[in-house]
Amino acid sequence: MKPSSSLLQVRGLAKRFGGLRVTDGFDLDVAPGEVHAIIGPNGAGKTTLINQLSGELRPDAGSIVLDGEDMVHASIQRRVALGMARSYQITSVFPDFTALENVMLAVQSASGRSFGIFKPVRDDASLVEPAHALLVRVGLAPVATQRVASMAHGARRQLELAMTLALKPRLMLLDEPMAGMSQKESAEMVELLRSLRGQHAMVLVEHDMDAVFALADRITVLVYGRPIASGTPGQIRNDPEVRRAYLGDEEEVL
Ligand SMILES: Nc1ncnc2c1ncn2[C@@H]1O[C@H](COP(=O)(O)OP(=O)(O)OP(=O)(O)O)[C@@H](O)[C@H]1O
Repeated sequence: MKPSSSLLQVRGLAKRFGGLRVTDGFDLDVAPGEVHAIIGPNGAGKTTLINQLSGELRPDAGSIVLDGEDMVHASIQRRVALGMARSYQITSVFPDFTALENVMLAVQSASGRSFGIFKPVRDDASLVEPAHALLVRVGLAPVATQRVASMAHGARRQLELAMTLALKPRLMLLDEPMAGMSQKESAEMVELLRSLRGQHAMVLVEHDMDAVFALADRITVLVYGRPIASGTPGQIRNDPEVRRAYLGDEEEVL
């Protein structure tokens, strides 16, 4: 097991939906700045796991500790305040606002002020600079004044990341950040996440194995809610049980 230097420690996490054990004795350690990927077949329980980490679902048993603080009983807002943020979803972005305005809203919400849909943020100069810096960071400065509705899918996902970074997370929860992306968009997102490596720890759920193996410091393989293996990409690639249970036994798979 990882030492107590872990930023995130999960122990014995369990969740059932009726008779189905979707999380079944799950342990996880994520060090500061580490990219930890969770992979597994469809229905293995990856999203359910992220939902429990983010606070959208309450586990039936087990502990989630972030930097010594119990998270199981913390609200979503408290988790965000302590540095654990799930990536914004496209559904929480305002399509009629520009990219810059959306990030300004996220900066405003991170500063503790209310998420200002009633008070227009457009005139708040103190939000412009940090929001613009975040757009630069994710490579969206050229489209800062473009309405989100007219942005490509990949650019929207970069925008979500900029909005998540506005929360200054120590740990980001990323649920399929490459989903629906073209190969080019996916490669750009990998580069972007790579540039954030070491600065923010990440729990990354992703089906794109090229992205996972390019990004992850460690990988945990989930099957029927249980971790069957955890290790470096090299260890996972060569783990016979992983190949049997998930990746198939073909040499080319990884
Ligand atoms: N709210 C729910 N009520 C009942 N069953 C659920 C609920 N949410 C998920 N499940 C079931 O739990 C299992 C795990 O689902 P989950 O979405 O966590 O898997 P996943 O690994 O993220 O899958 P995928 O890779 O397809 O996204 C599935 O069998 C799913 O049908």
